[in-house]
Amino acid sequence: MCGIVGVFSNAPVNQLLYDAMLLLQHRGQDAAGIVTMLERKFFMHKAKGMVRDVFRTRNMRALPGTTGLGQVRYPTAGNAYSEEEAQPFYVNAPFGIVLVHNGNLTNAHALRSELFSTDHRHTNTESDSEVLLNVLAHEIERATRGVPLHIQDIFTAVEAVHRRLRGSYAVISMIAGHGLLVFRDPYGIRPLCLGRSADGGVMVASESVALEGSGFTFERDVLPGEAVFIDLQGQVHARQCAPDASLHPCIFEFVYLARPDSTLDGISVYQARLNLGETLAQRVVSTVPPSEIDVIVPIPESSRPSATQLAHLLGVPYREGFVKNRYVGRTFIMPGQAVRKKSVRQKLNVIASEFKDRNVLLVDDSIVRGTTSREIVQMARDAGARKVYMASAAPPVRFPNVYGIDMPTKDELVAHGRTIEEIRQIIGCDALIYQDVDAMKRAVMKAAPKTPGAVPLGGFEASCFDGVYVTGDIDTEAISRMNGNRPRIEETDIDASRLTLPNHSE
Ligand SMILES: O=P(O)(O)OC[C@H]1O[C@H](OP(=O)(O)OP(=O)(O)O)[C@H](O)[C@@H]1O
Ligand SMILES: NC(=O)CC[C@H](N)C(=O)O
Ligand SMILES: [Mg+2]
Repeated sequence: MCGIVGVFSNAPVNQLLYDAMLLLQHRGQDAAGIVTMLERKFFMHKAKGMVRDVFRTRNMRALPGTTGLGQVRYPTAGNAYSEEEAQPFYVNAPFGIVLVHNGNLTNAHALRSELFSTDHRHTNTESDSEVLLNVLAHEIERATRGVPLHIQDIFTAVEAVHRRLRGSYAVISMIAGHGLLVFRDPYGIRPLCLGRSADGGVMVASESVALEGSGFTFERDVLPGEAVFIDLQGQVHARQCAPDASLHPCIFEFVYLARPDSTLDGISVYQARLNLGETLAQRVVSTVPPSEIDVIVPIPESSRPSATQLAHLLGVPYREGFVKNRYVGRTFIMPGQAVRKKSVRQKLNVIASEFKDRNVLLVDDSIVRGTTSREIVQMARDAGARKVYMASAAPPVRFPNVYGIDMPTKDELVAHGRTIEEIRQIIGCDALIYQDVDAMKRAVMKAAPKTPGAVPLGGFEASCFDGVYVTGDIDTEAISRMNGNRPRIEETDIDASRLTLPNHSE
């Protein structure tokens, strides 16, 4: 996952983009970048780091223009520590195009050689997003019938792009002197929505929270396979560009990735998490009688809605037993296992009185590598807990994800090839309770809108739980090829500033 945003306005957009990216910071903490456009000229600034570290006043002043786009990156392909691979990406022909991408192409490898041998285009990084931009540029070139570019030609180009790309992609691009082009893969795996401001501005973003927090009113989600073009008068043109599009949003967005105050494809993330707590309650009672649980403690941050609902239904007190240091980022999306482990202890500290001589049920939204749960269970024991039970609002994560969540190696997953009892022993808890896959899907589905006109859900992209890959082109060979191109991390590369208080000075 990454966070992406694009905006057309009647006033300078640099601050708007910055603010929207802060609202999407939970989706990517490795790099950030903005491009603005003034007449035909692009202005870009991108670097490794969080938004508030990457953009200083002098950088903001150098981003003029009333149309622009930005991204916060969480790498899933290429080199996590290369500044070159921070987004946006730029190509000068045709017209000049910049692009930001959330997702992961599963055929980037084949496309890269095709681009070179057939399209005669050069890519200079390992990033799949650079490949995507070059495919788009090539198809726009082929579809173009002159200057200025016809909107119908842009849509023809997106049709061709859909035919060539596999995998997940929510894309915002900007064509110099023309406008913003936005599209979503035919399964709508990664989210993308559109809103407007009272003064005629248009914003597109990964999550509705970015629109609302920037003074825009949510209008609709971009449909799977659809392309939307926002011209320089702020007019919105749209066309369905994939013949068999069908909505299969990534279920992990609802479990962990997205902010709870966002609504994705009509589904409230918060409501989905409450529902997950409800179905989890049924599993808990069949394993541990509520009378044997003294207190329910969420593992901050993302598990809170599910834990609240679970405690309410079991009639057991809900207590905040861990306090989060808000200056440490999300540990799951940190590259490198050593830094993740260190961060769990730096991020969470116990309130010992909530654990002493009690039977505690810890609740997390998901257990992926098991790093968080193992540390937390030990911390609860060190604080004097009698029994430590652990519940996960999501089912075991058993399969690699190839659609933009960095869990591509099955060996990294604590649940891969292990029984629940084996996982319990590794985590070190007295009982381990997982949601089941169908219950999870039902719980999130239950939060889907019943309103007429809502886009029907074809299903969920839930491959990391059920091993079913919606794009149908994923086999063991494809997964190991992608592993070869997953973000490379040297522990010595770890950016220590991410574990400390950021410097707010100019
Ligand atoms: O099994 P693991 O590999 O440790 O991954 C799972 C943990 O990572 C996430 O928390 P994170 O700290 O990233 O973010 P949060 O504060 O939003 O919960 C998630 O909520 C789990 O707690
Ligand atoms: N998480 C994402 O959406 C990543 C986008 C792109 N695949 C990259 O690695 O930069
Ligand atoms: Mg967590």
